Amino acid sequence: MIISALHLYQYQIPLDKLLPVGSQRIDVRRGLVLKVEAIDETGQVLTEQVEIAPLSGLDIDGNPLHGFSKESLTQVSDKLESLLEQLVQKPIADLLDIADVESLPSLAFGLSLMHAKLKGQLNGHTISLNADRKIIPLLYRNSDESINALHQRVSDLPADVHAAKVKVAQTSLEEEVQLIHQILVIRPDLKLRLDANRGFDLEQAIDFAACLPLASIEYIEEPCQRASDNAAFYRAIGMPWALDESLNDPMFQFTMQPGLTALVVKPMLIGTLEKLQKLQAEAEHSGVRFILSSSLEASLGIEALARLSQIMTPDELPGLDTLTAFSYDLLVDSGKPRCQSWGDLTLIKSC
Ligand SMILES: O=C(O)CCC(=O)c1ccccc1C(=O)O
Ligand SMILES: [Mg+2]
Repeated sequence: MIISALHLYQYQIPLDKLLPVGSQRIDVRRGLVLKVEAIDETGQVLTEQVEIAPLSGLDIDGNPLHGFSKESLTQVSDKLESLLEQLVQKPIADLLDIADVESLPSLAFGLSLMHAKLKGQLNGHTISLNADRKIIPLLYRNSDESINALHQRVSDLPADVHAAKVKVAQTSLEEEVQLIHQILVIRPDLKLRLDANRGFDLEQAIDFAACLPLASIEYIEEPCQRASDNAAFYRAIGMPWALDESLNDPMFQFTMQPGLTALVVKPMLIGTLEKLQKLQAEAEHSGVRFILSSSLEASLGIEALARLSQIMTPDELPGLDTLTAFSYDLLVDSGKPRCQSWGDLTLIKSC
């Protein structure tokens, strides 16, 4: 299959409600869409598109986001612009060759995903992003929101939802312990995935976890400021924990540790599908769950993650509820009132 044309676009989508990025908040999401046309052996033209959206940029206060993508959107966009010319009239295998040596994780992921899509490797998994999909709802409180509004959201969860993710280490220990107990009063059947985003020191993490019903907690993501304290946290309290931010370190090497129960994996921050598969094999070899999660992609990127998770982790539910906050969809309809189409995007380059 030969690449006949490439187009690079930028999108920008305001959010209906703020989305958390660790302890920071964003109110708009920007990213790139790469569209590739390729001609197969029978002369047929195939078109595929991927979203490439590093999780960087500015929060609502104008401060740079920290802890997630190290590359900026401009960096990715500039690099892609120069790659387009290099790829035109080349076999699609070149996408993989470039992805394999690409140092920017979001770009490596995008190129490798594009290759998989053109090869049809994501086909046959008809994903509905509409109402009936199973999700792990993301529960957090906006600063301007009453606690009752959050309670209402918990009451409104469909009966067949049995797990939810709750942001913690955001306000005070007392308030958050109370919140978790209240969630469980409303829905005692829920198993909670807590996410501390490294917001506690070891002592705070232990004090917090000691006040919670262990049996209702699936795990807590990144409980400690220093990831090296997580094993001590587990020894003290017996609460399983998961890694998220730690995986973004380019030097990260998987090693089994006491209490480590899951990797919460954001493909946009990791790199190629091959790198993801290698990490998955290492984790699962040690009995550690591998759970795909969004990096706040729009509907085009979320659809790809939903397909990937069906293929890679059919027994796990991915964390994709962040799409709820988007005011409209991007090229793929998830049931929002509006869906941006090609004409709504800014064309950066075509060749
Ligand atoms: O994992 C999920 O359910 C949703 C994704 C999510 O929480 C997230 C999204 C972007 C950046 C950080 C995080 C996080 O896990 O803290
Ligand atoms: Mg997390």
